[in-house]
Amino acid sequence: MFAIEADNLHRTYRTSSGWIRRSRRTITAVDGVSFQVPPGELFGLLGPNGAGKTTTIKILNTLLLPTGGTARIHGLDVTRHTAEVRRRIGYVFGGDRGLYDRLSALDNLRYFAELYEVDPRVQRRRIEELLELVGLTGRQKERVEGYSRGMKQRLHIARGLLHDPDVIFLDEPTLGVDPVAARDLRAMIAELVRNGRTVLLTTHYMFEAEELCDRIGVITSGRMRALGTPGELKRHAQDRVVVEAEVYGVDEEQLDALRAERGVRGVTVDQRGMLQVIVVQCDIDGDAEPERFRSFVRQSLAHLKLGRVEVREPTLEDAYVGIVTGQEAAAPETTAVLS
Ligand SMILES: Nc1ncnc2c1ncn2[C@@H]1O[C@H](COP(=O)(O)OP(=O)(O)OP(=O)(O)O)[C@@H](O)[C@H]1O
Repeated sequence: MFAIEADNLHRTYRTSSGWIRRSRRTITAVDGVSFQVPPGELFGLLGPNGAGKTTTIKILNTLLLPTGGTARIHGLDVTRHTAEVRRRIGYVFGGDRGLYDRLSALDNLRYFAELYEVDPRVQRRRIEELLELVGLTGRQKERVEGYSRGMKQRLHIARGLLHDPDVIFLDEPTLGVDPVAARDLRAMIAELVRNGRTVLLTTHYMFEAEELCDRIGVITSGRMRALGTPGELKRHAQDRVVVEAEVYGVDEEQLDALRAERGVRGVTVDQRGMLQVIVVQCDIDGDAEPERFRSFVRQSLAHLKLGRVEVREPTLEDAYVGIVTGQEAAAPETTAVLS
């Protein structure tokens, strides 16, 4: 039996805008999403802003009803067995909501333990264990308003684990957390899985997904576009090389000229202050090809101030960018990528 199952989930929202002439619109946030997560797996749900990840998670968490399809947690239907499902899941959404700033971490945990009806006989020990697990022992009597973002995030996780759920949903757990604290959080998430829990994680950080996830699903516009291990998703880009160029002052017209070259699959730009890092994904079908693409990029940008121009192997991030920008539709191999 799977720990998490989504079967052709749909969810639409109706919105209205305007005062005098109200216009109504229907937004399809989730448009037929299916996937299964076996117990003990760490599954990553990736996708650009507005792709439908949070909506999917809220349905799985019983916080939102689907407008179509079904979802189950350990075989229990989320719309029919809501109370039982809630006992078995923990939802950590992070950010500033969900904790009482004026209370200490300890009082927050006591309060939520009551709310989640944690057996009073085990409450005290459970809270101590959780404070230890998330590294807040010794700071538990301080008010949460004085906590750093990383500490709050760890407290969120402790709160989500109070009722000892075996399926945990983590929505962008390291958002806004400094690199060292984020590394601690990742270690903690890996520990949860080692202890037998099932985790569904959303993140916008590719290295985080690659480091942590057993499998990854990529959602865009409410649909699952790709699903596989990080290696499978990366292999999807293996018929490709990437030319990365550092340049100043490149414009759209010049980028379009790069895009028009035979064998160029996609061009993206990462603006870093004044510097632009151009990533050109190229199809290869021979040994000489990587060099040809490098010379081509170098020549095309020669009239600009140019830094290093390098050929490298595609990363998970390159594969991801290819998937979300739709360049994968024509790709021949489809084991990991659904079109
Ligand atoms: N309550 C709502 N009312 C109307 N539209 C909504 C509502 N919640 C979400 N949406 C819309 O549904 C779509 C999917 O949103 P969702 O929050 O699920 O995306 P997401 O993948 O979690 O994005 P992000 O990475 O930004 O968190 C978006 O177009 C969003 O604007």
